[in-house]
Amino acid sequence: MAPAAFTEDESLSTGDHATLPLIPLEPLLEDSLATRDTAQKLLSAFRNEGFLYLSDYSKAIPTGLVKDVFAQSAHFFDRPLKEKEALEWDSARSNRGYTRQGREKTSQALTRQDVARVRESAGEDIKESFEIGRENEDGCPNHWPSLGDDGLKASSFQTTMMRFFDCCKTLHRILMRGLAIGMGLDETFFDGFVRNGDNTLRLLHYPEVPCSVFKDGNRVRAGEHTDYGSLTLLFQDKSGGLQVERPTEAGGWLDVVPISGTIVVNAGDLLARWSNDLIRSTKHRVIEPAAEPIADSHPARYSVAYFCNPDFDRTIEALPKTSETSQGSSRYASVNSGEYLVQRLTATY
Ligand SMILES: O=C(O)CCC(=O)C(=O)O
Ligand SMILES: [Fe+2]
Repeated sequence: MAPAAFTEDESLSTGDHATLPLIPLEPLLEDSLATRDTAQKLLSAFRNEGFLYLSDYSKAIPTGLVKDVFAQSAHFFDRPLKEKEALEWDSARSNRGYTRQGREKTSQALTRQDVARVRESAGEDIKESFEIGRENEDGCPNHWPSLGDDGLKASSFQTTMMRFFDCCKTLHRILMRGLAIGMGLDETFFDGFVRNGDNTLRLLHYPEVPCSVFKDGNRVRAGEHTDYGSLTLLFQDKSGGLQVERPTEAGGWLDVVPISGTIVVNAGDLLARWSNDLIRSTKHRVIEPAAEPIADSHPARYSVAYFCNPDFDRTIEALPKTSETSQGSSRYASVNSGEYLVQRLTATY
């Protein structure tokens, strides 16, 4: 089996596809003349679209490492179901391990009953996933795969994933600094919220699927949903199929076409809440790709999502400058970051 291809191997070519703002990372890495302007563009993108393409991300995450993550991911999902199920995702609190097709239904629903209703009408998502959290969290070990002769060397799997985890954690901090500058806050404002890295690295595999499956009009690879945390960093292969809700009154969906040399970044519900809805957490989904099928099937798709959260021991209350009145009143009650996440995950699985 060929390892999944990641979209970085050509020079950046946006073609006609730059339907979401394209923001360079470089000016956010160190103070330069362009820093403030880029930070403002970052904030505008989170306010207007909730989604953006980030270019030169490789300054924070080496492209070779991303390629390794995709290759290891493909090897992992290629393993027999029984072996993967031995590493089963076990609880919302831990949020680590393997989730077989059909177990999770991404949707906008907030309770188990509502999620069950969506599952019934729209069918299960056609995907499987593997979640990895930070190491050394009390009572929440990662479920690492064992050594195999299938190309997946367990030790390098773990090393690769944790190196990638740490790079993404750093990128989260850099982007939150950019957001602070864009909002006119002290640039270190969010630093105390992103120290522990209570984030989740999710490997995703959407298996090859016959086109006929999509014919009834309801089936999707991942149902429409918003993400739960602060930011999501999304790495996708070349398959396509990711869509975001258009930010206009008319609604409809916009294709997030994979663009070489970029990753996709979006804001999640907790950041929207934290900002008193100044920032948008935009609905998205993964559907049948636009590309021509091969022999009446769509090939497998691989993606990697890194879900960033404020540290789980932090209280989230309206950010300065986002309160609705001069007395500082806010739309939402303050909430503990970890409890919020567990509540959202509990409804989904
Ligand atoms: O696979 C993708 O492109 C999107 C995945 C996603 O939105 C999610 O897992 O929350
Ligand atoms: Fe998502």
